[in-house]
Amino acid sequence: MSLPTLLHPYQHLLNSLRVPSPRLHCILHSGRHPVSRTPSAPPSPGHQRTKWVLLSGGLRRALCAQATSKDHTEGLSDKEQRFVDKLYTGLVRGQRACLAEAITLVESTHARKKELAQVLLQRVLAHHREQERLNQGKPLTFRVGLSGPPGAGKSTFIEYFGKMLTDRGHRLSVLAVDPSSCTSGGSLLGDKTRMTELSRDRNAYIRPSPTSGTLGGVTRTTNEAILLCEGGGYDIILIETVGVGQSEFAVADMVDMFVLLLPPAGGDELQGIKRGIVEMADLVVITKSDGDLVVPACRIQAEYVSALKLLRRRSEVWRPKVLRISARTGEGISEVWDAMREFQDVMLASGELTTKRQKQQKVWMWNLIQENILHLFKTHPSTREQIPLMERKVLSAALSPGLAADLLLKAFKSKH
Ligand SMILES: Nc1nc2c(ncn2[C@@H]2O[C@H](COP(=O)(O)OP(=O)(O)OP(=O)(O)O)[C@@H](O)[C@H]2O)c(=O)[nH]1
Repeated sequence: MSLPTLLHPYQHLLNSLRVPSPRLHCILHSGRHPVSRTPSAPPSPGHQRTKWVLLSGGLRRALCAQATSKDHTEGLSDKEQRFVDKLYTGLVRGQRACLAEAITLVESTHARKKELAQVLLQRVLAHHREQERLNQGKPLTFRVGLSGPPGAGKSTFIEYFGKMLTDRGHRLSVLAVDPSSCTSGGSLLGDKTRMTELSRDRNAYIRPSPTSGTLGGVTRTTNEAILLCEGGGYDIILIETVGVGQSEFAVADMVDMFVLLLPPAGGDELQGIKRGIVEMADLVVITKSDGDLVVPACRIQAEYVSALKLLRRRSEVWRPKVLRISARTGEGISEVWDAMREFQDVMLASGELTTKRQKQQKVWMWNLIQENILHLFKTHPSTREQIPLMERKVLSAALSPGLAADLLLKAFKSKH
């Protein structure tokens, strides 16, 4: 069954996810003439040979995988075509300015720019697939999530660690996901001058998270920024997040390995760290293990070694390790890299890494669908004004949450 036929029952949903420009919303090509489909129009036999070219909304990326990169260039004006070409060519040649501009494009909330970003991403993905094919199907990049409470020593570690990697010939990208930017409008990770040495290194690219938007939005753009950095030839991608919110859970879903950095502090100071985060860690690194802090660092290391033994194993082939480091003396940092490489090797050899990346793609697709559908539900004319009313009724116990949800969903469905 062709993709358009398969999707016909969902056409109303796709239409609801429409961006302002109808021409770009969902263009089905039949022969040489673009034909926009409406929800009521059943698929005609002529549509069996149709190709999906551009879609807006959460399903676009998955669907676009069905089309060739040439398809994605159709529907663009000449100027837009030149713009995407320029970014793509500069990006794959490793030009930092193009990478920066491309990430700005995926961060844009402007509907048309979002469309262009997806066209660019598809081209970058196709390029990346080809590179991986030439590498016998093995991933060319290593994605590491790095989390820890404020003051754990993350930026000091990344500065030292990053320099070590670029000295060894790697190209490193550091992307920050900052949950505080979503609530306060300020960026905890981005505002400070951090990693000054590394930011001057030609083989390193540091990008703070955007300073506005929802966590879902910020993590989405981070996910897409990872793909762009990889397309730009960066082989190690570090995604940094402050370990006090939900962002690390999102980050764990986009990386190969999740590393937790903890300072040699007492239980009270580490209370902000959620148990769930420790469970996600493939590697725990106790920082600042120098001078007077060596003794508490060893104690915390022993505690975490015992604690991790009690946790359910998440991998058949990898047991999380606990290491001590000092970014002042450099002690243990080389060992952190050795542990990361060992992780990558065993996970690749067992096939777990490939499976993990595949699962992440699926999780990501569903995240986007959920996000889009929820947005549609909250902003739809049939529910928009009813929602605050229903919330008040639930708060005053005039309605049960179940009944309120049923009524809202009924109103929503009746208009589709
Ligand atoms: N003794 C010692 N101090 C360190 C070490 N690494 C970092 N520090 C100090 O710890 C403090 C916090 O370090 P940062 O690297 O800024 O920590 P961070 O986790 O990036 O902090 P946020 O940006 O607030 O999330 C600074 O005063 C550093 O000088 C270390 O290896 N040894």
